[in-house]
Amino acid sequence: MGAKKLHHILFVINPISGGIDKETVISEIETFCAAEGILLSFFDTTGENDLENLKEALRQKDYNAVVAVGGDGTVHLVGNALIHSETPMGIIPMGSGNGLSKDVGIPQDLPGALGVLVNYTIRPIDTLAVNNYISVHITDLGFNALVVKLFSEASTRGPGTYAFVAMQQYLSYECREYKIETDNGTFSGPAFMVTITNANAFGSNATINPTGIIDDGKFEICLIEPFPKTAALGLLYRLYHESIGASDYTHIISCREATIYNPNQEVGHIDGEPIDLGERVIIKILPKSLRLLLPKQIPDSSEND
Ligand SMILES: Nc1ncnc2c1ncn2[C@@H]1O[C@H](COP(=O)(O)OP(=O)(O)OP(=O)(O)O)[C@@H](O)[C@H]1O
Repeated sequence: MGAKKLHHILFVINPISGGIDKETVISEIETFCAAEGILLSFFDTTGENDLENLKEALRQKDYNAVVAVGGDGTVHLVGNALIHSETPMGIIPMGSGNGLSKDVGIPQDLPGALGVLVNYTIRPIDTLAVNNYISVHITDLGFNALVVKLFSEASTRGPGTYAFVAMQQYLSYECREYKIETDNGTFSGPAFMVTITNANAFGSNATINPTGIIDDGKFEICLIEPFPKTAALGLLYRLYHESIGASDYTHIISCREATIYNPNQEVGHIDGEPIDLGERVIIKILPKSLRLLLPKQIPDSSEND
């Protein structure tokens, strides 16, 4: 049986994401929707009060789907607006990294991503409550979060800038102390980075959580412990060959809830947005709390409308 038609879609456009001009993208979306007989509306992000404004727009009108046209920050915004609702989220990847869309198999090209809107399956995924925030993909404390923060303040974007900032910080980075309590184990000691996710990989394709399943009711805390400089290349190799879990310097805890004590108030990020998470970070899984529009051929436990 075919998927039920999405009659009216709201496209949330981030005009600056990925450094991509959205004019052509918008006109391709318009052409596609006209050809498919889909009514469309747009919501442009401004970078100010976007979540409140988007929630208000969703209160004003019912849409069959809301599609994030941007990077992970835009996906985070739309995901937060739709959490626990019946309305599914689509993604047209237009950021620098596009982590969640890659993790769930959404085509990275515009025609492919648009095609999902007419040939879809709906898969409810787990998300995470992190203190007062919702994380739809990856939250970090430590080295990577520091790089994300400095990258967000840099005057240029793109993978080159990210790599440059990472290399600069790596040479002087001092691991911080953490204490972690979960329903499935504890950890205490220094760590280079602490990644909290139920997905698999960063937008850079570095697989930090190779065995994570996005809808199994659990999330993972992936720790990279202090390592000698001579081990750095090996760790990098493992990140890009889905074998980080086998490293002597990693520790992965799979759990449903956790408290991370972060006495140095090391910087964090949620879905690529730098954030101060304070000295105590409380994390809980929110099972099947966000419905995603995915390409129909992916075999999973999904449902068709
Ligand atoms: N009109 C705007 N002007 C300036 N900043 C904006 C505007 N709209 C959204 N933003 C900011 O854009 C950021 C989100 O960008 P997004 O993550 O989608 O793209 P990206 O950073 O290029 O991609 P990725 O996260 O995949 O690397 C948020 O910090 C948000 O506040």
